[in-house]
Amino acid sequence: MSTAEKETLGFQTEAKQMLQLMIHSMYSNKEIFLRELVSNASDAADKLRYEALSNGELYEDDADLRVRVTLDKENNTLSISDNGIGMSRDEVIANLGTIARSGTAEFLKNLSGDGKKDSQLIGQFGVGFYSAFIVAERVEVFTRRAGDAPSSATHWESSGEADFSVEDCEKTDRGTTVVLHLRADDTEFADDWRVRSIIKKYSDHISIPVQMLNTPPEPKEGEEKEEPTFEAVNSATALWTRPRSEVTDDEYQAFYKHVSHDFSPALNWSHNKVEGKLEYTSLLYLPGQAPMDLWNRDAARGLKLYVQRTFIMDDAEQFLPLYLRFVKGVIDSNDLSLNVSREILQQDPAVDAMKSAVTKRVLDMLSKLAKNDVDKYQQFWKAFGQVLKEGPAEDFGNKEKIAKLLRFATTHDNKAEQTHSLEDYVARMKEGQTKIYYVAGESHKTASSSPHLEVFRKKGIEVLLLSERVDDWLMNHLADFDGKSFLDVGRGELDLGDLEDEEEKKAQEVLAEEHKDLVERVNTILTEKVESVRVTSRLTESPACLVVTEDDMGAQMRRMMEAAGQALPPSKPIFELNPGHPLVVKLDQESDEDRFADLVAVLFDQAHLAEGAQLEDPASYVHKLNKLLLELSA
Ligand SMILES: Nc1ncnc2c1ncn2[C@@H]1O[C@H](COP(=O)(O)OP(=O)(O)OP(=O)(O)O)[C@@H](O)[C@H]1O
Repeated sequence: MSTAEKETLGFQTEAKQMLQLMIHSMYSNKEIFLRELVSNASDAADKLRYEALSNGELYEDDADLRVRVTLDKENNTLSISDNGIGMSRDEVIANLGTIARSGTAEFLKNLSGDGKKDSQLIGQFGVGFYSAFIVAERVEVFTRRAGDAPSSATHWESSGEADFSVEDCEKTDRGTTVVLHLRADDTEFADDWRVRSIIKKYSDHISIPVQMLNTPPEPKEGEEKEEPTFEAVNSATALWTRPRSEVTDDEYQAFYKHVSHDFSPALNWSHNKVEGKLEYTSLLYLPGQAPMDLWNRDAARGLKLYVQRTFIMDDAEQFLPLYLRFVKGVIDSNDLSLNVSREILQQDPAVDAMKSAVTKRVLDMLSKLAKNDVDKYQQFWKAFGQVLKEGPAEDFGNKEKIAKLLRFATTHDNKAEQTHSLEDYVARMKEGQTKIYYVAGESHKTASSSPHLEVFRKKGIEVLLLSERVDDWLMNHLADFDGKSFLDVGRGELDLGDLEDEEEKKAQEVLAEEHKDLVERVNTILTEKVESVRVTSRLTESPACLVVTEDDMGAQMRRMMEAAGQALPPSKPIFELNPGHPLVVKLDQESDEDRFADLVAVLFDQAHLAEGAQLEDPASYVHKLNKLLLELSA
């Protein structure tokens, strides 16, 4: 088949779903289609400028890049034309027939069918080209790739249902024109005043002119009528090159939407021009919500890189550490070469210097937000806290700074929300307390009901409640804060330092001595399964608990590694008994060795259950427990 023939192709399933969704959930915010299409046109101009660095002929004697919006009230159309890079026929099919973004299927699964909620979600995903169908019943695209012959342009057309058509066409000027045939309800978008105000609102920051035809004054008598000419509607200076004091919050937010494709507003931003040894401008944004693909390590991240205002690449990840991958924005360098590639970026020491400066800026921005706007910071923490927790392991140099930004759930209020800073914790420490205590569990519920907390509750000592997978990892790398080391209360000997007085220590020794025989008997039964057995003062309500030995990895870390398919040698815990508990007293008095063994096995299994662990042999536990219950009632 010759490509000149018209072909009709079906949209990829995901694209079809996205189109339907767009049409049915964006009715309350229709005007954003213009922002999306102007944004694409401006990206196309950026790409041309970049490719033309190595091939000036691509300009075809037309180097004044611009976007033109024209209206035709009679035919009810709105057209957006750019003289950017354009698309070949294959590119048209790939770009305007499918959605190649990672996480698309995942995204579509999350939809509820409730228009309002779904429109929020689409916003998070990025609406893009298909938003044209919010206001258009039919869309045509005429496009020619820069450098291709005028005869090999492409005409794409669709009514946004199941399919689209493509055919070859003639196009003298390079670039893309998108023609929207407006729906009967949406004729307002053929109105000059309305469209101008939308461009001002959303696209003022676009760095190339967005032009519309002006209306020449009525000719005086005897004068000829002037022809309308194109004039810029936006201010057409790259926003980040303007002084901070001259950019309004609305303009910053509009630009954020352009760089991030996020629908909801940014939480905060930091805009800096750096002069001196290195010269660059950075504009960094904190998003208000996590993107769909935050946990996909291959997902796009990084900043938009410009060199002397020429667009170089999207997603330049070399300027940010991984734990700040949520940051969006722009970096414009005066020092890098226009020919810079990803490979060169990886080796350039100037890039490292910029990376550490940008990292510092982001951490400062977060500190300020935490101090000045607790609610917003909490919103940030909810969305990105788990990512920031990777920081101390990745960026040792900024460990202190990151530690101050962390938020935890604690026994102070037992709430699951992570709202307490380490500084808060330290301020509330008891006299004589030198450690920061924490307990880790599979969930907040398991952590907060851990038997290890009993003595701490009794003494009124606060403990951090950790329940996220990354927490063990975090604690291993944090080591200390403000000169106080972290201590896992489920590991090793109970160490209360000066929080325990001499009398208590003595009483503890006496107890150990008194229960030597019991400990020995229990040890004989569990010898294969435990490292050791001992009596403890850390329990007040539970009869027994498990403790990880000093050099073993935590239970959470173990579960994480096992989930990742790592084979680990079995770990043997220490089994601790509460000598004051009636069950343990009873155990001590038990002379029937079989029943003694059953009771020990039940206590041992219960200690596992209290940690949220799975039993190796649940049936045996149930069997033994039932037997004991029957004996009790006999
Ligand atoms: N005016 C244009 N000129 C050249 N290529 C374009 C133009 N408009 C769209 N494209 C191409 O089509 C692709 C898809 O556009 P679309 O707007 O749907 O997604 P996007 O811009 O990649 O991301 P987002 O959905 O977040 O806006 C673009 O990546 C680009 O390659």
